[in-house]
Amino acid sequence: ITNHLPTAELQALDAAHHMHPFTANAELADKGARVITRASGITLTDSEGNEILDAMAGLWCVNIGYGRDELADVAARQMRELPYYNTFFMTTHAPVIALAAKIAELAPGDLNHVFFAGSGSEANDTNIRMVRHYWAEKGKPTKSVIISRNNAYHGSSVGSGSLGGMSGMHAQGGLPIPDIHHIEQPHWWAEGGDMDPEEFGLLRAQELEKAILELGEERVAAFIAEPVQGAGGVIVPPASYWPEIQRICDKYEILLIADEVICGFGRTGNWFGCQTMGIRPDIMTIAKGLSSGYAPIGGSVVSDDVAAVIGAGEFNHGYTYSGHPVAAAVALENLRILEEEGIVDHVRDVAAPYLKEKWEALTDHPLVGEAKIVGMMGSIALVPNKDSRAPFAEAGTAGFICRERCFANNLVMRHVGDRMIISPPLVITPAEIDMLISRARKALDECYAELQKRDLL
Ligand SMILES: Cc1ncc(COP(=O)(O)O)c(CNc2cccc(C(=O)O)c2)c1O
Repeated sequence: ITNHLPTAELQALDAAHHMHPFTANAELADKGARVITRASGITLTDSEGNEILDAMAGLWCVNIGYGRDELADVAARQMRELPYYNTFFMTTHAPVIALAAKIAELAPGDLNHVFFAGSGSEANDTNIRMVRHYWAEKGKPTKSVIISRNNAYHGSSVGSGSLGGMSGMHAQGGLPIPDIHHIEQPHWWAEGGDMDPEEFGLLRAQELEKAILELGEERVAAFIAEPVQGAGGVIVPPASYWPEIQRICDKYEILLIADEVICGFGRTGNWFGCQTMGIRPDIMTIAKGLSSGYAPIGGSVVSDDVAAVIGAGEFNHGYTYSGHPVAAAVALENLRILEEEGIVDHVRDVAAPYLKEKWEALTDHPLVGEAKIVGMMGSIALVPNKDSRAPFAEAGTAGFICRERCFANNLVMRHVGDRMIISPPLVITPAEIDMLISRARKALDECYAELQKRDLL
């Protein structure tokens, strides 16, 4: 089976044998999946030869863009030298040492230690066990509750899916696991009512203090949050939110976990989202941009204090592929490119300011109520009526139509309900941003016409 088979044959085999994530597979089998065959820069090519502008960087992850052969070369070399060995039982190898040291150098503050995993979900599972073990080692075993937010996304394993706050996921498979507590999210557009955004941000942050007092400080181990919520719809918290969260974390003895799976490695205009939001985490979850998606790898970046407590005895946790040598070598090459080509500076000084200007101008479209963006992750809220923030009667239909119109215009944007999302490769140029915006505008116009035709406006 190769890319050269006719599309229909590939689709039939895919439908017969491949279960897709987060998909109604029977429905997809009828339609046939889109076969992506190649990619270069910010552009995908599908089996029908369509050249598609990937404004989602795969799944928020291809930060350096597609087609960087340097990573393939490094992977091949490492595979020949040492394709695999584990880091259990007192062994290690150069790629994982070099990667851990490089991450420690790039990470802020005293986040100098890395526990590796194969994905962001696995890294957040590590975090659940690590923070609970940390407090047990400090003689406070009742501190086992982790507080998270509704509509957060932290992964799809049993533990990380429980940390997340997505009701549709919790409804399948009996989530959340015990001792995970969710508070309301800082989503002013959908939930702020008539409140001033800054007042709303404080109120939602104080939900954390309320939860700690309700549960009892002796029960609470940690708080986990994305600096900017990604899969929940690129929800940018009011400026008042994070300083208040940090104050509360400092006031009570709870650890702060910043989930940087999306926000990390340049996405928000700094190396990490916690730097953009001005917070000091004890642990950062990383994956995605760590390798630009070229190889599966994730991890937990851990402070000196937490690492010292965990390291005092044996921490009975780990994965076969923790620190996989090929994935580590690829990730290191990815970080070398990010650093040596000044891609984070390109985001801060060129791409993000230009994208912000063009993205926020979309509010001149009749369908667009709100446009928010931090660095290279942005969202717009599609609304039936520009004057109110009232949602569509049929939630998600406008978003779905708009996503279809994007594909029809050779553009990938994600939809979360009736919010449209972008998270393009960080290497995107102003000229490519103009292409992105013009295709997005066309898709919005066609979506608007379709909604009018269906009398949904
Ligand atoms: C903040 C955050 N934390 C953890 C994970 C889990 O990482 P893994 O997938 O590597 O286990 C994620 C992943 N984020 C993610 C994954 C898949 C789809 C989408 C989407 O927006 O459609 C988002 C994420 O966005």
